[in-house]
Amino acid sequence: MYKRVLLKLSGEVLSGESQKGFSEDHVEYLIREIKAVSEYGVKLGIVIGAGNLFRGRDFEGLRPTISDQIGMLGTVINALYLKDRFEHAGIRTVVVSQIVSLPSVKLINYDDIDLYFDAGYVVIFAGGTSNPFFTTDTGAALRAVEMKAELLIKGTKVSGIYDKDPKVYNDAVKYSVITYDEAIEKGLKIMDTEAFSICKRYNMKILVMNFFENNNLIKAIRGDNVGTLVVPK
Ligand SMILES: Nc1ncnc2c1ncn2[C@@H]1O[C@H](COP(=O)(O)OP(=O)(O)O)[C@@H](O)[C@H]1O
Ligand SMILES: O=c1ccn([C@@H]2O[C@H](COP(=O)(O)OP(=O)(O)O)[C@@H](O)[C@H]2O)c(=O)[nH]1
Repeated sequence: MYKRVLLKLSGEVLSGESQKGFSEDHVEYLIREIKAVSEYGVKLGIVIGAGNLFRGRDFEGLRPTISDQIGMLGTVINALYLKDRFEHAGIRTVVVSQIVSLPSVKLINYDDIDLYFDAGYVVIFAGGTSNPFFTTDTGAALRAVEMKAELLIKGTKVSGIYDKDPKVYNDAVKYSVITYDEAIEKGLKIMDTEAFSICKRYNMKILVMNFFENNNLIKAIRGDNVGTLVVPK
């Protein structure tokens, strides 16, 4: 069983695929999955995307430096939304970020992260990498290394990493295990090359799995390969 895990969730986990905003059904499902693992005493960090609100590329005509900042702010909105929903469900939660100063957001401080985990808090890292031109997948790779996670789980809407995009090609074949080098060389678009590279450099194991399959998260944390594992060799 993994004891220290960073979970990356796309914003669409909150809205449903290709939808915007927040879907009550999806949010309730997410809360159930997170509650089950937090009751196991797992030290859980979460990086949330903002695809349900804003992606930089949604804003035609805006400079990416600006539209990406709007996207990053979207991750803060999602993080605060989740904090309150989690706490209503009895999951103690802290939101940390480097990009905003707000009363309910704490500045990331490495020393404090262990204190939050030891006190039983789920830690939501908001703001991606804090830089335009990146994505929350890369943010997740950085935060996973920073929090000394044993595993980075990418919870998404496909069941793992395939040889080509399974939403486009019916005959796509899923990998059970793949190395960082293979994922980068084959240009598999499930995560950015930057995210794979950071994980490779720091030996951060990745599991890509379907977040919408009941109990997948708890199974993953118990050590089951419920999707595709990305490993050094
Ligand atoms: N080789 C691949 N294996 C699996 N999924 C892939 C691959 N190439 C592209 N994809 C696509 O990557 C997407 C993963 O998206 P995700 O990062 O969760 O959300 P977003 O689309 O919001 O960035 C899936 O919807 C899938 O269709
Ligand atoms: O380090 C980061 C992370 C995110 N973003 C912006 O925030 C948006 C939302 O993040 P992402 O697309 O990764 O969300 P997801 O697809 O996971 O919901 C991106 O489109 C970017 O515009 C950014 O500029 N830098």
